[in-house]
Amino acid sequence: MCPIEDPRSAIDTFLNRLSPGRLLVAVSGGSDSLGLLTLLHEALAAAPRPGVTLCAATIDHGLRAGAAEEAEQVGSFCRQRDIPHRIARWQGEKPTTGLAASAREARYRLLADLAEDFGTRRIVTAHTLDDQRETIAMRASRTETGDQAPGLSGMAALTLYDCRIFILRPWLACRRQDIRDELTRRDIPWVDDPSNQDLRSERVRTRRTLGVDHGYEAALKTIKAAAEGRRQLSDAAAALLDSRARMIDRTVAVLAPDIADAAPAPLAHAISALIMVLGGRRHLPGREQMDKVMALVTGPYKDRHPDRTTAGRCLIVRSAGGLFIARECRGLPSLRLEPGDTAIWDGRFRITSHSDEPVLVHAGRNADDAAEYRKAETEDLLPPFMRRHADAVAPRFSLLAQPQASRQPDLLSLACKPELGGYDRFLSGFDLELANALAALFGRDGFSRPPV
Ligand SMILES: Nc1ncnc2c1ncn2[C@@H]1O[C@H](COP(=O)(O)OP(=O)(O)OP(=O)(O)O)[C@@H](O)[C@H]1O
Repeated sequence: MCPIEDPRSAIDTFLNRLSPGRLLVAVSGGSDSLGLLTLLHEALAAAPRPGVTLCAATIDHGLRAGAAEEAEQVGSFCRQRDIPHRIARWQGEKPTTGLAASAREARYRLLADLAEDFGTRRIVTAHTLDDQRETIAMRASRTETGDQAPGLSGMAALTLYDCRIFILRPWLACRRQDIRDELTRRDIPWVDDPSNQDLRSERVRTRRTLGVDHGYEAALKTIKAAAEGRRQLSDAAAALLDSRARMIDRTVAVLAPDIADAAPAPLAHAISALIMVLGGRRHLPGREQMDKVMALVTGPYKDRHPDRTTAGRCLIVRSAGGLFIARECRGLPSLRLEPGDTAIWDGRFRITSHSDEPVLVHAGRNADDAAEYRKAETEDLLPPFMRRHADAVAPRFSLLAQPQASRQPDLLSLACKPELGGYDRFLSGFDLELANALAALFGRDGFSRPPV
């Protein structure tokens, strides 16, 4: 069995590993995060770590009466302890569907911005083993998301958010009740968010089903085994990409013809990562889609008539030259950029306009690009079927910036940097090697381990 960690020892272990610098504690005012701030503050008062200091932030989602007041309460809690604290409010229109996901996205964005204001790249959250169990139970019940076995490892103790901020979770092996006991012993009250009772929320229903009394040790054991499995799978997928994949023009991935002989699980993981990035999505393709793709990859090969399929906005073609994966040629968006603007086109390219007038970015081809593209064709880089999808598959040849005042498309005023899908947004510590293999393939800077 895996031992449940005591919250105070977990904090000491965490602090002992930490390099100097500031930590931003994300405090909602609920028991877990208030407990985290309290125990971090106490541990540092008892045994200061050179250069390690705390600051705190609270996000007011503006979704219920009383939230602003609760944020202020956290503020005064911090003032009493001389901990700098900031509140940020989620402004603007709130969506009617997917509110929880949008609130989460906004929360991380605001927390990351506050961290930068505080001059730190590290945020600590109070996710517990209870949260972890719920997350895993929800993922397990959702077969269509594509979170297969890897998802069952749950949240990572370390995530890189938006390529800029590290999110640290020191309490993933601690129980919520033990944290509450610490607060009760100190007579510190916490806020119980009423939405934690709302049975319309999947998490609340899952919490009720799981209960609180038993199963923690077994759950922790399963989670640790799954986490190790996920890291290994991810590393093996990275090794496959390093040795067997190449890119044409950062937009078509080609896997070596004998790739089908590779171990199926890492192969499927490597291919699904490529599909996510090339298709401009933030999540891996679903299980059914991957079953279809793997049937194409490992099934019998019919010479002269390359097999093909689609998944996650990608076209996947199997031909004598190997397995080709690229964005499908449909639903390609147009994007208007003001001078100096940066925006993400099609989920795939972060584009900066250096033009001094507004430009329209769209897929298409001009004469020079066509000539270059023909060169690529004569070199027979792409299977014939894929050549017809040139507008989508080869943006270097086809992504145009058209100045509003001119009819002449101009390719040179754009700077394009490939996006790496979910890896750029929420890169889990399990996937660091895989994300680096993708970065290398796409000609991007890699991701480094944080100075935790
Ligand atoms: N309003 C908030 N302001 C500041 N920090 C918050 C806020 N809400 C949550 N957090 C931080 O995030 C942690 C997890 O909170 P919670 O479990 O409610 O979020 P979640 O949505 O389930 O998790 P995740 O954000 O990873 O999906 C909290 O312990 C706290 O550290």
